[in-house]
Amino acid sequence: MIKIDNLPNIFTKAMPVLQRLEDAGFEAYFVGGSVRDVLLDRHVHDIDITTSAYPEEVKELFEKSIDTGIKHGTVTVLYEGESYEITTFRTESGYQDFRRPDHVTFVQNLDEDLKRRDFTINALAMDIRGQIIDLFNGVEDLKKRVIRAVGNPETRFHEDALRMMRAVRFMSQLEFKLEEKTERAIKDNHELLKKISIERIREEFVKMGLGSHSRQAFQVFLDTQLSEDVPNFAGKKDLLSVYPKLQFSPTMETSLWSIIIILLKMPNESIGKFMRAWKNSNAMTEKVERIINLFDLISEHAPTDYELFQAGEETLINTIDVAHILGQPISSEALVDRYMALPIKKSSELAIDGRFLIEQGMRPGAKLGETLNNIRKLVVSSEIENTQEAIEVYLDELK
Ligand SMILES: Nc1ccn([C@@H]2O[C@H](COP(=O)(O)OP(=O)(O)OP(=O)(O)O)[C@@H](O)[C@H]2O)c(=O)n1
Ligand SMILES: [Mg+2]
Repeated sequence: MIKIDNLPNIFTKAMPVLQRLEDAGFEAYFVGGSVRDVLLDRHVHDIDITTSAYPEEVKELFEKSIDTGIKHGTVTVLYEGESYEITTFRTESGYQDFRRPDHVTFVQNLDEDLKRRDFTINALAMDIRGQIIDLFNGVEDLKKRVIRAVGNPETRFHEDALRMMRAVRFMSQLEFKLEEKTERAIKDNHELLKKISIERIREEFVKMGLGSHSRQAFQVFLDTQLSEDVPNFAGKKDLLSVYPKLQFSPTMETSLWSIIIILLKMPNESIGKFMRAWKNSNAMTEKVERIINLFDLISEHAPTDYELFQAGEETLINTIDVAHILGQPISSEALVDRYMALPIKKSSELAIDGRFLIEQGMRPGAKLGETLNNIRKLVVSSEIENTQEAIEVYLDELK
């Protein structure tokens, strides 16, 4: 049996939580992603605990707790400034529509709990002494770097079809291969993904897209036909097959969506609809629309100073990132230098405002707005200096 001696801080901090459960006569283990990640020497971002105690019993043992998913047996315990998800040993019986169950069945032992988990590498547990419990050769699969379903892959994917997306997401994040039978089962069952909420699919898709092996994972996402069952991808395999051949994997979510939109050769007016179909936020949609606009503009001509000003720094940096991933030859340094050299970067940096124009004798209205716009353009393109005096001279000449 493997025993880990030098556990990261995040585990040692959580030890008293396990100890308290054990002292009360219950079993308790670290489980899931945290055990996988510590064995891979990857950063452990949060700790999940599984226990024989019922949620009510867990709550009695700790002063502060939140009923995060009490229906599913999960209580979040707050202990010494940290929070821990503590879930009672359970199976996932009573599935409806291939989604997570409405109710769960609590079970008496760890084995039953581990059996219903998705992949062997996620079905590892660790006890308070750092001993690894590995019922399905998860450690060997970690060494071989394979994603393999626990037991029968078909059963696992019927329990929760999102697991098929999780498979490709872990491939990308961990740089793992997909075991053959598990891949076969995805090919045979990809349509089940239609039952899953878009929000959950999006979360996995974005994690896949931002993983270090996203191009390899994307190829499997296409090969298994999973791509046919997500919003607006059906029938677009030819266009999407460019993704695995990209120069780099995206590291920003804005770049991921922009690249997909560019590969799909989507007309600009459809971007909003596409982003909404994927249940993206308005903020994300707006950012992506700005990137695509600038990308199109840069592909056509060298942007003017005013176009750079209108795009703004964030959009410019994000668009350069997209062009870089797509392997487009753009002189990114020159563009950034030009942007940095702009006399003003925000409208609020203009030496005058509407009130100033009124003081100069202009009446409020459309004409004033137009004049202000013209002044802004002239200042941005260095045709007038950004000072009240220079702008007054310009206004005098207009009279
Ligand atoms: N559809 C799912 C979701 C989760 N799990 C189990 O619940 C654990 C925790 O789930 P989650 O936090 O979603 O995934 P992690 O594996 O912890 O990955 P991450 O590092 O992204 O949190 C998983 O390891 C796995 O054992 C599962 O079997 N089936
Ligand atoms: Mg987790």
